[in-house]
Amino acid sequence: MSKHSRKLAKLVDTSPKEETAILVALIHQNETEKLVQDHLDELAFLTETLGAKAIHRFTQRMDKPDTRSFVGTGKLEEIKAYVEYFDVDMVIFDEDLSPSQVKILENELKIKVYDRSMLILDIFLNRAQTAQAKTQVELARFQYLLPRLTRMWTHLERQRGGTATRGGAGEKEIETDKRDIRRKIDILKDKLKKIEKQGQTQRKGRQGIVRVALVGYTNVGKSTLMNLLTKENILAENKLFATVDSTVRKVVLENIPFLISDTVGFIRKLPTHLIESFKSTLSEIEEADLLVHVVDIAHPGFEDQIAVVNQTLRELGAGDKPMIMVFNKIDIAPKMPSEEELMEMSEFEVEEANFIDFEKLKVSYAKKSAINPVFMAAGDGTNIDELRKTIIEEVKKIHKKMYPHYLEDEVVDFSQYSDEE
Ligand SMILES: Nc1nc2c(ncn2[C@@H]2O[C@H](COP(=O)(O)OP(=O)(O)OP(=O)(O)O)[C@@H](O)[C@H]2O)c(=O)[nH]1
Ligand SMILES: [Mg+2]
Repeated sequence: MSKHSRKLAKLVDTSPKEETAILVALIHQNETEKLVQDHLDELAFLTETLGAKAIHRFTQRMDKPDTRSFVGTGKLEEIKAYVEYFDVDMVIFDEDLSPSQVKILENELKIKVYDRSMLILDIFLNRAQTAQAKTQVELARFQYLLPRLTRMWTHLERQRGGTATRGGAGEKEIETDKRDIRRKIDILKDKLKKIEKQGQTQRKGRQGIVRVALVGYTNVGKSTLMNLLTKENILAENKLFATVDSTVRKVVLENIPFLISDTVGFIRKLPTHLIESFKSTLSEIEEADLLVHVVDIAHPGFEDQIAVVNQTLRELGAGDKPMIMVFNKIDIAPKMPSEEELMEMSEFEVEEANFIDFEKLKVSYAKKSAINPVFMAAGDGTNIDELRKTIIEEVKKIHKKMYPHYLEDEVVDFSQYSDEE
């Protein structure tokens, strides 16, 4: 089909069309093509979560991005030709762009230019449910957008706000919008302070009870596990950042009550503005006594994901908390076959399959921590009892530190009851 007839077909087709995107990444000095493709898989998943379809990828081996146009001139020409020929709607870069790079790229390509942070911020904006999460995301997004406000963004923002201007906005409009955004940032900050105050009072009421937080990379199964542990119905789906708001529930196991919270998942290069304004939501993690670190063991990059989560926890000042490692999704993980089965396979097959040796992993994590890791499937409940047992053991330890006489008190209580009978 020629470009002209494709455009015509688009005009005739009135069904809502999924927006198309192309992805761009650099391959840095000590990175392999494979690693960058894995990162682009994640970027494609993020793109899908935003509601667009990634139709092509461009990579360029380059150690540092070009200060003007991120990629080199030749590559930019290549991208431009592709964008025009296939009438692409947006281009998404796997790193953050400087305000001037956004401007130059937008002028050259004449389509929406997203960088990694902006993409994540927009996903969060779509997903936030509570007033607090919404305010937090809006604030982070405006702060990020302010220096990057271009004609295109001004236009899009006005559409979002219901005051669409025709075509791109002029420099004057950009200035007006910048002023508007600064004002909005101040209002949002105030609003957030008020909401946070309410949250603090709420959290004060929770003092003196053991608090457990589910943490982990996005899409590993935290909400599924939360539902399983509390028999709640929290949205769990195969999308990145299904959960942006934190949920806290009370659980009682073996007579000991504790709180468990499900919070936003982490991701590589989480925008700093987002971490900043999500500090209060993330305080569920900061204030937790025990962390349950959920890992999607079926994900080929699960080890990198563990490292990202641990790093983010350190940044939040929660790097030293007791932690239960939960290797989730064992039902779909490529488990190491028996020796006989291995003998039957070719070297190539073994290499391709990337088998995971659960036993080896168990031993290595048992060495790293005083708490044994749990291998389970939150999806069908496999080994949930083992996790419950591990959680309650750890909760009991913490509870005992909080209330050294708790059990003795209980005995007194029981004797009182028996007296009444
Ligand atoms: N096969 C399999 N799928 C699972 C398992 N646990 C969760 N899932 C699926 O993994 C996807 C993500 O699950 P969620 O519970 O939403 O993950 P999350 O960690 O809360 O994700 P975010 O809130 O987006 O960070 C969903 O499609 C779940 O059905 C499991 O044990 N096995
Ligand atoms: Mg979730």
